[in-house]
Amino acid sequence: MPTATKKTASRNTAPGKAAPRKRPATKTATAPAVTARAKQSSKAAGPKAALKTFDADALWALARVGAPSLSPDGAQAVVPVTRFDMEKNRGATSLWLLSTLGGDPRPLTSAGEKDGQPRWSPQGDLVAFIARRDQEGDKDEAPQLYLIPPDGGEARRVTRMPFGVEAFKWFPDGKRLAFVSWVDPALRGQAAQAERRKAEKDRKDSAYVTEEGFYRFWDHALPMGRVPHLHVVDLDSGKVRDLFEGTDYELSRAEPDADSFDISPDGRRIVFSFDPNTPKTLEHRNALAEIEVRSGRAQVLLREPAWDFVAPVYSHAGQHIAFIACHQGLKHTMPQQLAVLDTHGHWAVLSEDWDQEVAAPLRWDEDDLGVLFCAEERGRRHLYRFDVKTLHAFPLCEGGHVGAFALEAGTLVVLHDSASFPPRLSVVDREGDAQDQVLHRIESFNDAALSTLAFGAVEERWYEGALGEPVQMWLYYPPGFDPKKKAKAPLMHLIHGGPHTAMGDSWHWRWNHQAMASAGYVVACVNYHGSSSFGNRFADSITGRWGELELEDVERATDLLLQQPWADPKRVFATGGSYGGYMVAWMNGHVPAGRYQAYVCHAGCYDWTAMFANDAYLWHAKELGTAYWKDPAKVASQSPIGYAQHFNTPTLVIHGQLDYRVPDAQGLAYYNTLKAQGIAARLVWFPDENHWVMKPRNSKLWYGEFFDWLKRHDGAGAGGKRRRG
Ligand SMILES: CSCC[C@H](NC=O)C(=O)N[C@@H](C)C(=O)N[C@@H](CO)C(=O)O
Repeated sequence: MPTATKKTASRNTAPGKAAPRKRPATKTATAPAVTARAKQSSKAAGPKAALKTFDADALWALARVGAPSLSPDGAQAVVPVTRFDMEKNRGATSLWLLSTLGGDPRPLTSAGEKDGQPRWSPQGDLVAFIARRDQEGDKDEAPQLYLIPPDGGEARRVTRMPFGVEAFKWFPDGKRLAFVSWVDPALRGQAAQAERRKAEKDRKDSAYVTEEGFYRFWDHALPMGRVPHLHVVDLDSGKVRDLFEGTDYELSRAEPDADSFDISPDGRRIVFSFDPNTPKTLEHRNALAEIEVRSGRAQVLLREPAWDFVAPVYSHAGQHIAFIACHQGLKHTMPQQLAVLDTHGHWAVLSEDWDQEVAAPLRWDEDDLGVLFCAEERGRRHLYRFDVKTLHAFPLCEGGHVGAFALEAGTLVVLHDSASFPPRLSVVDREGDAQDQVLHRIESFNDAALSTLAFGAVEERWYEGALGEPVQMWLYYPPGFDPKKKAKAPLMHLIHGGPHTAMGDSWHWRWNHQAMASAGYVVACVNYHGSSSFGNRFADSITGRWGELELEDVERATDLLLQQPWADPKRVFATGGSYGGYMVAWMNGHVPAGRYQAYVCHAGCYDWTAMFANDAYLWHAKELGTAYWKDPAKVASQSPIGYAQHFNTPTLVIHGQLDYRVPDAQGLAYYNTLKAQGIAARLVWFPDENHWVMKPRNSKLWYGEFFDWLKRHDGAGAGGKRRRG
């Protein structure tokens, strides 16, 4: 059992010290030993076949494997697999069954449908999933819950929720499901919700009217007057109960998922994370509550105004709840930590001395003595087991990048990727040390395609950055790159967003490093000051002085790379998205003309005052160190718009109209400013994309525009000159 001592907000002490863990190798991107248990036909290219260039078409032709769910005996995994059709400009997700012991994969649902979030029943007799289907003329207007036996047959619809289903979990008895649906909290019963749905549909006006502080998220307006409630459906009768009906409880309005609640092992209680404040904002700190399923009685388990509590999960014995705690009242950049609550209401942060961020979901190990989760470490993401007695974090699977995992009956499956391969599924051999870890592949959906493509080398480098501190950079080389060749290579910075994220040895479906390197660029990804995965001090170091240290880190990397004999000083570029777009706009106002031949600014933040129109507007002030009405000069001094008179470099500006995180007015203002000053600029504006470009044809166009722009400015002349558009 974990040691859980009484916790107070003022004294943040854990019951012990986290033991130091072994460091992974850091010089080059290394892969664990891999064996193949998959028995798919792998039509690998013959040894003499010429490898093809990895471009946007090749990227979109790859299968996208999603998070696995394991059968209770651990023998099979069910996974969603999405394939896109560039011609038709759309994707289709179907479910596949994979043996964890070796064997052929089997399609469980047929392609053409969007079948997602599969979860195996605790008894192993059914797989539940969420889909929007048209079955024999009965068409879902919103996604619903479906059941299918793993040995095949027709999928059966189990809900007809007027406003659809977002996420779900099985009750241990396998007879009920708990799920999330957005409902009008003032109404009672499903019939009333259905009426409300009809009224919404029949509405002739279109205005969004609100007094809420949190009313839009990412790319959509939150439903007017509806909130996410937890429901239970009985599979035999189809009867649905809204567990929050008549209460003020609701789940997070920011895309509530299955990590926001958990069902106790005896099926009697559900713990959930909720925002206790009114009105809601994206920046509020969540509390934990528990509801008794039969009576519907709920009580707050844990609420501390200075802390944010999310992602609760019961131990197998039901005596403890592991959750993620973040001491935001102390500092807004505080890491997410592992915490445990016991039945007496005592709680403790267990990972306090571990300078890494714990990511949801959490999963108790089978002995209830450890908790499994993923966490970033220096540009990589590993799966850890955190021992709740010794407070030691042990890596079970080192990335690359571990994106998801599932554990049943001693079988541990990971969804993992690296800079050189997209997400794939493997069984982790838990015997021995992670250093010598052995992974057994259980599918090979992309192996045939990958074997025909040329990929370049990936290198991790460290150098002295701002403040004289070590900074990590990843270099992605073009396929066949030979540093000794006479021909010089162009250099391209690909600057990550956040700012508190990191780039590293991972696959990226939108900004694919390999696709960029395949176009001939040496791609540099600097994990500048402020990046996640290097400890809290590093992440927090840029607070109140955005732009400053990050620029120095990027510039020092450029200096270093330009010293390489292969680097072409006439073909140096910087590109970035989101906060990375902010960085290239910042560079345009701070770096002398001619240093970089061109920039690409995707969804870049340009003006932190106008950014108050975004969906996370309360977050900026914490990062910038002030609000614009308190200290306008300080906010302006951290905004590229404040340096517009110094802009000098040709820029491709890309933005999506559905981007509520960085509203498109940011990109348009930047583009207009460049144009007004006669600086070469081009605008690519998508009316139907959000912060990211998600549609195959738009993505292909994006890559085309991106490379065309760099080519047009690749040094054959005006380096150093201000270019007229
Ligand atoms: C994880 S760091 C903070 C995320 C931040 N939250 C609120 O605004 C954010 O969304 N920042 C964007 C400006 C951004 O840079 N987003 C990046 C990475 O999260 C992106 O690629 O979308």
